[in-house]
Amino acid sequence: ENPEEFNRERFFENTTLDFRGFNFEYIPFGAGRRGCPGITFAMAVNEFALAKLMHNFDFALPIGVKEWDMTEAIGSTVHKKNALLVVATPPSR
Ligand code: HEM
Repeated sequence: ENPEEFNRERFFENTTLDFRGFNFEYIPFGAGRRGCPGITFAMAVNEFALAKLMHNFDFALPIGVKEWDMTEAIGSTVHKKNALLVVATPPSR
C-alpha cells in the first residue's frame, strides 16, 4: 500500500513478505529464472557488515538537519537524489 510513501515499518508489519522473489511487492534480488544467484552470499555479507557498523557506531543526522531526505532520482533503478549524510560516532562504553 502507498508505494510512494517511505515507510520502512511496512516490512515489520507484514512478516510473511519475503525478499527471495516470491512476493512481487518486494524484489530487491529480482525474481524467476534470472533472479540473483548471489542472494545467500549477499545476505550473509550484508548482515555481517550492517551488524559491525551498528555495533561500532552511533548514527545521527548532521546538526541542523531534522529529517531524512528520501527524495528519489529518476533512472533505470530507484536511487536517492541527494546523498545520505549521517554522523557516525563511536559509542561511549
Ligand atoms: C545486496 C546485494 C545484491 C543485490 C541487491 C543483487 C540484486 C540483483 C538483481 C536485482 C539482479 C537481476 C535479477 C533479475 O533480472 O530478475 C541480480 C542478478 C545477478 N546477480 Fe545479484 N545482487 C546482489 C549481490 C550479488 C552477489 C554477491 C553476486 C555474486 C556473488 C551476484 C550475482 C548476480 C548474477 C550473476 C546475476 C545475473 C543472473 C542472471 O542474469 O541470470 N549478485 N542481482
